[in-house]
Amino acid sequence: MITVTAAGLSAGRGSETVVPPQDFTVSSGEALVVTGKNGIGKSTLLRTIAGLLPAMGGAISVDGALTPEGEPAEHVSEIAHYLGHRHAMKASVTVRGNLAFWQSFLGGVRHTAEEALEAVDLSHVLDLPFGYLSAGQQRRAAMARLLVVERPLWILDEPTSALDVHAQARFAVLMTAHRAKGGLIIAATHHALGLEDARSLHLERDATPAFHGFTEEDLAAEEGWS
Ligand SMILES: Nc1ncnc2c1ncn2[C@@H]1O[C@H](COP(=O)(O)OP(=O)(O)OP(=O)(O)O)[C@@H](O)[C@H]1O
Repeated sequence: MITVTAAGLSAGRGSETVVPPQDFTVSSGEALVVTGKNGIGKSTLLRTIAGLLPAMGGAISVDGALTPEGEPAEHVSEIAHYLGHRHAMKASVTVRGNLAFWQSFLGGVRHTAEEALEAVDLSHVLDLPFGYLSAGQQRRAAMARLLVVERPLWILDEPTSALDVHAQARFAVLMTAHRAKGGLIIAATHHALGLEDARSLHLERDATPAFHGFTEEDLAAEEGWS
């Protein structure tokens, strides 16, 4: 059982604290959905969880996970995929070449680029430069990054932006399968992601943070998901 724990974790930019102290845990098979208005600090918090920004206070820790080298993981960054607003793929390099880079950079258990692109319904673009893809195709190719290397924690910042309804549903299936294998998901979103039984962390300005605020079901009702 892997558990990621935030204890009084606050996040910010430069010297300014944007997100006040947060406490939450996410364990194997669970998902945490971070919601809140534009500019409230969802991306800032996710980048801090991923280790891309220093915490302004408190700590984020991981228990029960192994690094790709088989050592006990001490940092979230050792066990996580981070999918941010930017795709982290080079425009002039083929999709296959980009995925090969991430396989060698991250290491660990790998799967073929062909299998990963099939899973996101994008097999036909494998040998095209990433920059030739449409916005939605680029997003799906970036999602294939989650599949070419196994990492237990997926940190996802608005993962379904630019995706059509079919691709959103397909990604929901991939997230469900990841959780069923014991994976963990922390996602920021303005839209329902199709995550069942997800817990919610709703960020608010100048207020006590409301863990278990909106649920995925509330978002689904707004969006017409069924
Ligand atoms: N690179 C940066 N440097 C300085 N400040 C930043 C940077 N990126 C974001 N901020 C500031 O941090 C605050 C939180 O931004 P953040 O992107 O985390 O919000 P968000 O909740 O993810 O917003 P959205 O829903 O619009 O994506 C904002 O006030 C923003 O101006």
